[in-house]
Amino acid sequence: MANAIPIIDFEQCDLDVETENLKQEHVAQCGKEVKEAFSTVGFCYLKNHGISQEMIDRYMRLSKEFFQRPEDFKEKFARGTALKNFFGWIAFEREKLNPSRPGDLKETFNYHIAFDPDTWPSNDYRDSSRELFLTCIRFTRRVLEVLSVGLGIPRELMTDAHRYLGEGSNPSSLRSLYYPPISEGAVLKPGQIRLGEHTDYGTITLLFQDDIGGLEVEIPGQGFVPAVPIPGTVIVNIGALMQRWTSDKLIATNHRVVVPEVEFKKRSSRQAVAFFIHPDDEYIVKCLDGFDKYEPISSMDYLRQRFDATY
Ligand SMILES: O=C(O)CCC(=O)C(=O)O
Ligand SMILES: [Fe+2]
Repeated sequence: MANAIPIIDFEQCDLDVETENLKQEHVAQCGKEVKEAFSTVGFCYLKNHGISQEMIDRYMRLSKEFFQRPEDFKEKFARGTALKNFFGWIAFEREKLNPSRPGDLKETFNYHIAFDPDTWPSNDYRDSSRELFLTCIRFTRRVLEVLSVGLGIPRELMTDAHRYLGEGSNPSSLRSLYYPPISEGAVLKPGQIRLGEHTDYGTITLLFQDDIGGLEVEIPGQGFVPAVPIPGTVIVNIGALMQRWTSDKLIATNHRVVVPEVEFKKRSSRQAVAFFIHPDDEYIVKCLDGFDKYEPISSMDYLRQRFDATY
């Protein structure tokens, strides 16, 4: 089926348009389209977003250089397991996003600009991580503003809840994902896939993927459908806390990454970059419609609950 996941043209609201120059009618139009996508599918592609493709490509290239280093080098950058541990490497098969499956066939590298260490795998990787993180923050603000208008709530409500993006009191962070090639003789464990089924925890996620494919999204009534790579787009999806905030009006859809059937894709590595967005730690997420279908909860407590259930 063609385009089960909507592709929305964001040009009139892209990053090159300064906030003060945004036209109300354009924000309203983009807002309407993203709200529709997020309430039916929970995912959309945004094209003409204004984030430099070169910046994304450079970050992916430098990430890949790291992932291809020997284990003992990567081990020096291993991430701790505490809740507020935002920096570093997580090894192959270490995480299972769906706990009923074997370990995911992936490695990741995580980053938060407020917890920037002295030692990096390379200075270029550091600079590129910083640059992309800051750009993702700007784009996040734009998406939240447009979405607020789409939802018919005050335009600043959601950006105010994410006021401290990039500071220590907001846990939004960047993750580089690397899915190594699956070699011909490799024996996978039963049920093992590149990334198990899950919903994201936070409010929204920005996702950039390379051209290999394998991401699938579980659309209500349609089962898992491929989110095929579309060059020049960013995928935006709803997380569980946004679903709660909107009393289930916007939906956090299950998604996963499967092993491609096409031989050469299986033998290729795959890369993706996710920017996971959460409100500020102390922000109280209370159902926007005022009916308290779910109890108010702070962003931090919600994250802690989900974290404890996973680790
Ligand atoms: O690799 C991908 O395309 C998806 C990554 C993802 O869903 C996640 O890290 O939460
Ligand atoms: Fe995800």
